[in-house]
Amino acid sequence: MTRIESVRLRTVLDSRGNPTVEADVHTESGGHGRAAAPSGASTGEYEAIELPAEEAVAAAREHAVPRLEGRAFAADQREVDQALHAADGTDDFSTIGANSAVAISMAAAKAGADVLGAPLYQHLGGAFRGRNYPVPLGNVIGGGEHAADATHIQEFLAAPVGAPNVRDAVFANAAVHETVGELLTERGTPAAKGDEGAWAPSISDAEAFELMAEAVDEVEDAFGFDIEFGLDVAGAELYDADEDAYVYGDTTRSTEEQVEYIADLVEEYGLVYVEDPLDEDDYEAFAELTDRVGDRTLVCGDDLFVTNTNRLQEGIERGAANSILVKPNQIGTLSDAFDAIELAVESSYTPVVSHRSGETEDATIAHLAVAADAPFIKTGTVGGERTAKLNELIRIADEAL
Ligand SMILES: O=C(O)[C@@H](CO)OP(=O)(O)O
Ligand SMILES: [Mg+2]
Repeated sequence: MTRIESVRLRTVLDSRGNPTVEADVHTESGGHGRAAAPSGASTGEYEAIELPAEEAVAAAREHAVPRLEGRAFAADQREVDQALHAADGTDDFSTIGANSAVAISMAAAKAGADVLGAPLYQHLGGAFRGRNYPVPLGNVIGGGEHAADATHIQEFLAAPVGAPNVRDAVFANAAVHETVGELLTERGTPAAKGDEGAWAPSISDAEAFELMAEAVDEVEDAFGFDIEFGLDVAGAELYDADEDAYVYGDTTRSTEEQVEYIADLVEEYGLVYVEDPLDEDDYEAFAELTDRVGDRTLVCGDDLFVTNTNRLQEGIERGAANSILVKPNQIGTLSDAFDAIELAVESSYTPVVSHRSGETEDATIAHLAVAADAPFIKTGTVGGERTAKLNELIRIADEAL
């Protein structure tokens, strides 16, 4: 019924203006799914390989498409994803590119859902999913690899943990973003936006903390529910291996000082979420920090785990974190992303489904988060490629699909 008739691949624009892979999957029964690969800027060293988009398309046409057309069933996600692995033949998708793999994997899922006549989240998650919605973590102020001459910490994320529903949560994050913009204007600080639509002013990290605290308080009063905030430190980008230190402009911190610094920030600002506070190779320092603050906040591994069950398993054994960021393009298929979520949940790690800094209008991750019952999703605050996911969450909750 859902046998794949054709897989078409092309390159389209992503939000940074770079080419990315888009896939169309058609089934023999007339079903259709379309999806596009996102792309990171602060990529983890252990991520699956993103090939230049044209190269990825050519390689997938040669190796993967013949294994899918007339052979695989779009609704059988494991079969589709195994065919992609078999076509690639490496453990990091370096033959066909994780960008081709993830676009095809997600397009097949959508084609399967289309034939079945079910919303994507239900096809992926089953009949009992669709009652819980993730809290959106919204990037409000940012710098690092996402904007020049802005904060050293990559992302300051609003976290509307007390929102009564997903729509109010989404609007609260937009309000925090707007409020920060107003506070910057009042201070006469000009601010452009970074790759994810967050404000990227030329201010110190300390000033960004003060701005976030003020904006979150203001919006909390206006909306009447609890709003906290968190960070993506993107520690691997700050860590300088030669100096064995974290470099924040003129300030450097040893690993011990970095652990201390983050633990103090968790205390001072009541941070509910801290992603990649340390370097991607330092399981030990991660474990030390988790030991200190893991009862109060999520310590999330992004570059540390790269949505990879082997790396997550090591982290679980070493007590490195209590949360994992899940980005399908880091590992290449939806099946692999689901495996990471399942291992996380079994081990009491909180899964956080996430966008990339380079995005498209594709809204698959909104469905993935609902299908997997993930408590959080990180997918920006404003900007069309970000609101594509946020508005899709609102539609899912409104049963408008
Ligand atoms: O570090 C991150 O978590 C992401 C998304 O916010 O950034 P990038 O896609 O550049 O890796
Ligand atoms: Mg990150």
